[in-house]
Amino acid sequence: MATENNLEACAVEKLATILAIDTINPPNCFYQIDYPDFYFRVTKSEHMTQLKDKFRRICKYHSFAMLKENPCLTIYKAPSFDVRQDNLVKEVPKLGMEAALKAIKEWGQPISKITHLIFCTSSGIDMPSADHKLAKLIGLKPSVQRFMIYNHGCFTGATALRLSKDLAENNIGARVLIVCSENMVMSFQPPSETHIDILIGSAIFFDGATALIVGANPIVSINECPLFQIVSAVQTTILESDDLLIGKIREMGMEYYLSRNLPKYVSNNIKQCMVEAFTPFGINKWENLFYVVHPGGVAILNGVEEKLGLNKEKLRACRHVLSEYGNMRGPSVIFVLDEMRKMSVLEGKATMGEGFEWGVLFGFGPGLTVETLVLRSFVTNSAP
Ligand SMILES: CC(C)(COP(=O)(O)OP(=O)(O)OC[C@H]1O[C@@H](n2cnc3c(N)ncnc32)[C@H](O)[C@@H]1OP(=O)(O)O)[C@@H](O)C(=O)NCCC(=O)NCCSC(=O)CC(=O)O
Repeated sequence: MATENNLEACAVEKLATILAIDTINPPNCFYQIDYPDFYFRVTKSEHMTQLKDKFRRICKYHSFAMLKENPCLTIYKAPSFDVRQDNLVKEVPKLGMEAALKAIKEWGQPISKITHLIFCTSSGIDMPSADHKLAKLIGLKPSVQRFMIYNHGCFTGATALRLSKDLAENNIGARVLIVCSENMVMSFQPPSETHIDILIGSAIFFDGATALIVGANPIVSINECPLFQIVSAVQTTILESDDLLIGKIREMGMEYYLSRNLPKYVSNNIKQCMVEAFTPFGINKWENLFYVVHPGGVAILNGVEEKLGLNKEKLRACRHVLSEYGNMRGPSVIFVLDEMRKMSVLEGKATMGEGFEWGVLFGFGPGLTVETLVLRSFVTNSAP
């Protein structure tokens, strides 16, 4: 007869588990110190000296050869949707492909074992959709069950993990490939005195892609390496916050607005999300957890740190990703997860979660939407 512990062990084994993570950035790279000169020069905005000074203060970094060929991209509100869209429908699946092939290599299993694909992007829209293009690029079998998540903004990395949990736990033998790929061509705008949000976005948004493999019951005999279990995953919509983060697809590309109140709304709701996520597991000591928080901007990370009373070390991986790669929307939080597990291995920590067993992953985005995932880390010697 099964004991309670055995039952718990069985239940735990059946939980969706992250089996591989990889990340990629396009080859173009700017040091943030050089970016203000570049940004104001290519957009022929050098006369806006005050705005440039302000940008320098915010900026801590893009390169677009296409800017020279397409001057419409450097004129505020100029119709430029087709140019942007034509670029994105090619580039977004390509960058996603690079991340996917790296993750599949780390997983070490034949590509034919992938049963499901979830593709997320807020960069361009097309039919057939980007998941279809990626499936062809990497040679997924035609029976793979595909899901496309367009235009959810920054919380999609976490949404894809939530969806993969359902798929992995309810389809025997499922191996889900998640790909998040973002390219800021749709959001690139020249500076505008009347639309300061553009200045903020230009300082923090950057391109990147990530890929993960998720499945339940990892098969150790074929060298599948469990990294993190997805114990629970919930989405919360914050009431009366619809106007805080807006991205409208227009002839000019994405016309976006980032409210100054956004960081405050996130931090004011974070404690409640923590309580709801961890109470079922009897966990209320938040300093004994690892943190994978969407690095939306310094103000967002500072607010979360303060409201949860965390020490400076807790958001180290989030701050590292923000300073090295910026806010890449959906991929950002997966970059943080990858950074944290690599740092943990390098520093000889007992688990992939900086030595802690339990942790939280937060995605934030338009709505205002918060994705809260409770994760459980495996020990570092289970790493590849
Ligand atoms: C932009 C920052 C990095 C700047 O931080 P700093 O510490 O350098 O400086 P700071 O906060 O004093 O701001 C510098 C200058 O920018 C101005 N400023 C700041 N935020 C602003 C906003 N939302 N709109 C207009 N102006 C703004 C300040 O008033 C100040 O102006 P002055 O110098 O004139 O006094 C930070 O404020 C931040 O992290 N903000 C949140 C960014 C955000 O919205 N992220 C979510 C992205 S969307 C996302 O992640 C999800 C999604 O897209 O789906």
